Amino acid sequence: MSGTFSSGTFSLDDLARIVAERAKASPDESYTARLVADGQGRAAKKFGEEAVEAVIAAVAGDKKQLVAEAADVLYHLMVVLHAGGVPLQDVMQELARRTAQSGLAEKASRQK
Ligand SMILES: N=c1c2ncn([C@@H]3O[C@H](COP(=O)(O)OP(=O)(O)OP(=O)(O)O)[C@@H](O)[C@H]3O)c2ncn1[C@@H]1O[C@H](COP(=O)(O)O)[C@@H](O)[C@H]1O
Repeated sequence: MSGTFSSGTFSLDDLARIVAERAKASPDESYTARLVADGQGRAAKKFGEEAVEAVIAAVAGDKKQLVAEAADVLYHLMVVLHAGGVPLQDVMQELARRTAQSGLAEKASRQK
């Protein structure tokens, strides 16, 4: 199993590693393995459902619920990335590349 992490040091890298490890387990003993076995469509649908639940919590101003739903969103995103063969590192690289420009400047460059 994945073991216990302290909340102060737990990172998305840790979560991605846990997902990759648990995806290899039996679907009878792992929710992650079950989602991966069911295919990318099911994992992506769960990700979408959790995102909508996070939106509802955010709009309601329910911080505690938003924390729980955001955790569900990040976990299911890690499963979708794993099932799609996309390393988290590729997403972080894309985010790092975007730090060179503000979001508004990027938006303006597309509207010329
Ligand atoms: N972070 C999570 C995590 N967050 C949410 N979930 C599961 O995601 C599901 C959320 O779906 P819902 O709320 O819709 O509940 P549900 O109706 O039971 O879901 P479905 O039957 O529709 O799939 C629940 O079953 C949660 O337990 C998670 N399952 C696993 N992890 C991590 O993955 C690790 C390995 O888990 P296993 O793969 O199960 O060993 C865990 O130790 C955690 O670190």
